[in-house]
Amino acid sequence: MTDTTRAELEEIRSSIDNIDAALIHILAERFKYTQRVGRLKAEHDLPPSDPAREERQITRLKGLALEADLDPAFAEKLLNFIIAEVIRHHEDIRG
Ligand SMILES: C=C(O[C@@H]1C=C(C(=O)O)C=C[C@H]1O)C(=O)O
Repeated sequence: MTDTTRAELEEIRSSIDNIDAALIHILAERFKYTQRVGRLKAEHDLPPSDPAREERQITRLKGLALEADLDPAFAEKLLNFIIAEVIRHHEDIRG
């Protein structure tokens, strides 16, 4: 690898590192809000999951993914993965 290529690789990876850090902060912020929802649901004896809300979000995010040139199937898998974790948290809060 030439020095120029190595420098370019490092520069690109530095951008990736910044984006990964932003993703972690954004996810942490999202989980703070979903924990609030979980506490509210537990207080009012509401079920941990809301499939209708999930469906609306998946539809919305798939549309946003298309506009952003991101694979909508990936966006759907990612959201489902996050939501599954949120539901686990809500079940824990409910006890
Ligand atoms: C956060 C909620 O609880 C669950 C988690 C969701 C999410 O992570 O977006 C969406 C719907 C629910 O299944 C909610 O009901 O708003």
